[in-house]
Amino acid sequence: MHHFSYVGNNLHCESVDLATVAQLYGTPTYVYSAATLADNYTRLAKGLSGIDLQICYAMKANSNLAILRHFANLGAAFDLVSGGEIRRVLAAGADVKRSVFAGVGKTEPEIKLALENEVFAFHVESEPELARINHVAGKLGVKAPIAIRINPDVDAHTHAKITTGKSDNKFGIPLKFAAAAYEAAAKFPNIAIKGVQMHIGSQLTDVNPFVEAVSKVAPFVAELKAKYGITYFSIGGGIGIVYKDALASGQQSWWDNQPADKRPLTPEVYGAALLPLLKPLGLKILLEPGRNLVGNAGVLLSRVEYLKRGNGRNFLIVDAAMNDLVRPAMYESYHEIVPLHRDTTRPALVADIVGPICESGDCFAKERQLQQVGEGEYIAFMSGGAYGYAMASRYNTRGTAAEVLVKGSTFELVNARESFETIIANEKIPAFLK
Ligand SMILES: Cc1ncc(COP(=O)(O)O)c(C=O)c1O
Ligand SMILES: N[C@@H](CCCC[NH3+])C(=O)O
Repeated sequence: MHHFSYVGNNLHCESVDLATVAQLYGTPTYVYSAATLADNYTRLAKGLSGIDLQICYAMKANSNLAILRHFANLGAAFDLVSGGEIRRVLAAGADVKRSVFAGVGKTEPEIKLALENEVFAFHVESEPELARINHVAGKLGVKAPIAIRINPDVDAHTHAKITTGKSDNKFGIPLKFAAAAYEAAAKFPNIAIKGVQMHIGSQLTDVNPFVEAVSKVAPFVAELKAKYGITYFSIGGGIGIVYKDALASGQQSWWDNQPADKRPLTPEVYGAALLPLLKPLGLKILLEPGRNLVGNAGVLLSRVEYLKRGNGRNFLIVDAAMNDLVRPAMYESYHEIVPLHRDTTRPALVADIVGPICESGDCFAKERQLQQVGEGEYIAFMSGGAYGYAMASRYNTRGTAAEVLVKGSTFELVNARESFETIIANEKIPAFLK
């Protein structure tokens, strides 16, 4: 359920007409719905009610400070992956004490920053990392709380570039070596064993890989509880969202009327399948959802620049590009594309929807059908709240998109566009070239 829909023929986010936002702030601009963010959070929490649950929002999906503040207000902690993300949590006025720090390449300064801010735990991905954390904790005179990330070698049935829980992925420690890793951890004087973690991949639309992974790891989790008194089990993130028919999925009735095999993986289905496996463990359960909380809460607004008629092909050239939303270029992913002003009397247009960047890969959709739209009109890329702005670059010396948060009938700019002038101003020509 999300809060984007046509009111009359104009696309709204909550009670705000998106054309107003596009006119005021220009394009490309990301727009997020505060109500959708809150609904997603509470729906997931409800889906897993009845256990001691800690939701650590995987902020890599969208780390805008306003969104972090919003989730912190709702009671969320965070799944962090860099020193920059620790700083962001602090800048959002939230604390790091209930948050976890993941990633295969944690540097010494990052470990120090996490310890100084009393991170809930490090999610350790290798034995050399354990040694480094032990070393930094010793210098600070503290004990570092840790959980080891287990790689359960389960196929998440998702895009190859976003699967993480197979033995050929760089993440975690294989289950068969995990007992030895915990034994090693127990010997380090400045390490405190607190829990165990796993994460099998992103954009999962089927609950079975989650069930398989939790079932596979659960006996080991029980052993760790008996041996080291661990207090929590983090089952990671990865719950998928609807990308096709994203707009329709905001209507509860449409959602309910889909045949069971077409319905997306909902928090209710996820909870119902996993609770029976998790409850008997008698541990705090951490979730690390990213996309599921923010994906359908955001859209990217863009302006049509040209309709170019090619040889047997049309190209709709818009002012957003792969530097703003890289997912289609990177994972061949689908985003629904809709006009801000709907006009059912116009004929359909079939076109490749492309950005201005000098790469053939700068293409959002091939031979997509939408209504005829012309220069100066606006379109929206749906389901852009996750891994949209967060993955933006400055390729082709393009400024970045602006970000706007809507709440009811109000909206505010939560990140100003970085202009190409600013990008250039940060660079300098060294004296030895002058
Ligand atoms: C360790 C970890 N936790 C959580 C997530 C969040 O994933 P998602 O956005 O699919 O929920 C990721 C990214 O896939 C991750 O690597
Ligand atoms: N960035 C990816 C997912 C990777 C998840 C991060 N571990 C996406 O857009 O879909």
